[in-house]
Amino acid sequence: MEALMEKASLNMSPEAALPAALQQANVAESRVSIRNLHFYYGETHALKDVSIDLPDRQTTAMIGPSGCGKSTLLRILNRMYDLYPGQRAEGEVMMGEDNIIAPGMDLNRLRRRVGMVFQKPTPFPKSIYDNVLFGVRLHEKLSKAEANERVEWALTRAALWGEVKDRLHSSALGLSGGQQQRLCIARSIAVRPEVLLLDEPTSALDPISTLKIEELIDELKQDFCIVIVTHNMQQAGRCADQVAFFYLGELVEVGPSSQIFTAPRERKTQEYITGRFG
Ligand SMILES: Nc1ncnc2c1ncn2[C@@H]1O[C@H](COP(=O)(O)OP(=O)(O)OP(=O)(O)O)[C@@H](O)[C@H]1O
Repeated sequence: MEALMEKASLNMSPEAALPAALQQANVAESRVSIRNLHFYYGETHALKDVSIDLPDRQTTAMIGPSGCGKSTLLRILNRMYDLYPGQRAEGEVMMGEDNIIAPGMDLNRLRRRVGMVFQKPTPFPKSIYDNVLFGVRLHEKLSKAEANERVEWALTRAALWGEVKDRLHSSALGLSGGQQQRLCIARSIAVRPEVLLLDEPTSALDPISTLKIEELIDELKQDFCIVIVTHNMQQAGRCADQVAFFYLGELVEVGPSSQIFTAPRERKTQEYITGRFG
């Protein structure tokens, strides 16, 4: 299912009044502005009145206990829910001039603007080279030289070029788990998206591969708006500029990482980050 969703992801106003939870000290320009967002899986009201800005060239970490709606929010940002009948979003998710959850949104265009990387690496059973170009070929016609250049660029940005440059035409399935995940990041950024979504990208990886991905996130945020879902508080502390804490489908608190981890405003946030539940 994740491979299917990844393929789909590659195939890739007027401001409402801000609610109290949205008190960000952030001054960076927002790449995505979410206002009064609700999401339903049939009868289940999974996200309730969420408003948050996702700044450009920064990393936002979504944290919170299982089932609080973190992954749901990521899946809204590339309209993956469109693949499933009975799931619907209400509210406003502005990316530039576009409300991306509006019915007329061009999904191919959206999926070029938003890349997604899943929990488990999902390389396709193709060469490393063809994996990197998979999404690009859906959207662009490149000459051989341009394609080679794009592959080198994406693999370099994903900190994988040095390890694979001599075996670009070998199967991606022969790579280690950590390398496969960096390949999936290369595949996502190869289409040059504006936003990069990472859904627990290191939870299936060993500590060294995890560290590499975290360093990579730090590098990549110079070029993208990054949103990461993580259960790992240390990881959120290391990677994120901004942290958003969700509980039972509501955004309880959002703020700079340093503030959330040292002086959260809400008791629930304090209890979660100190491991009292979750
Ligand atoms: N396909 C689905 N059908 C019905 N309900 C769903 C579906 N997917 C998620 N939900 C419900 O929506 C809510 C939010 O789920 P979501 O997966 O976004 O949580 P999460 O915070 O990402 O959890 P986790 O950390 O365990 O991945 C939960 O109550 C969950 O049971």
